[in-house]
Amino acid sequence: MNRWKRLAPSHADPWRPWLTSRGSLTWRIVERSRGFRVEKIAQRFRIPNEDEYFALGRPTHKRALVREVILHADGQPVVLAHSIAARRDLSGVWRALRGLGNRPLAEMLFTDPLVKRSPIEFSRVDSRHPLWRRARQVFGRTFPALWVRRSLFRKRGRPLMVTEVFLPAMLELRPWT
Ligand SMILES: C=C(O[C@@H]1C=C(C(=O)O)C=C[C@H]1O)C(=O)O
Repeated sequence: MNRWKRLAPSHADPWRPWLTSRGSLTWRIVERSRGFRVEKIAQRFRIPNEDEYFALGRPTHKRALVREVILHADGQPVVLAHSIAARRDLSGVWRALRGLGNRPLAEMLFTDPLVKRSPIEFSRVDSRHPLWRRARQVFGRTFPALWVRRSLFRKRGRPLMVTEVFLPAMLELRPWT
């Protein structure tokens, strides 16, 4: 399984501004594109990926709510996002997840002063990682190694883990000036 690091790519790398932006990725993409859209492709209870349940502090056999969306910009998919939360929190602090649908998770996370974000971790994934394989399945195509980032959002101590797979078309968006 790929390793997660706190170290982002070098300053020269074109992915760096996107990967390291601490604010809402949604709002960043909206600022640099036209026709932004969130497409929810799954929201169901699943056993988390091997490198998730530990970070979420959960036992391996417990299913968690897995929300997967595609962020589209300028008519292209630019992010495959994969978020997980414990079932018990869906009637608690993360209950707004249940009816979120195609609205961006950012609405719940970046407008609530009670939500705190952990430092972002980075990795580059290939066919050995389940999220790279999920991208191949969703888009019906293969990919080079993809940059992925993840962080934990906590509200009253309860975690919601958000992982974002950055797709090649992201580099076609208006670059950072
Ligand atoms: C956390 C954010 O929300 C985005 C939207 C998501 C969703 O709607 O499921 C998931 C991850 C992000 O790409 C963000 O905008 O930074």
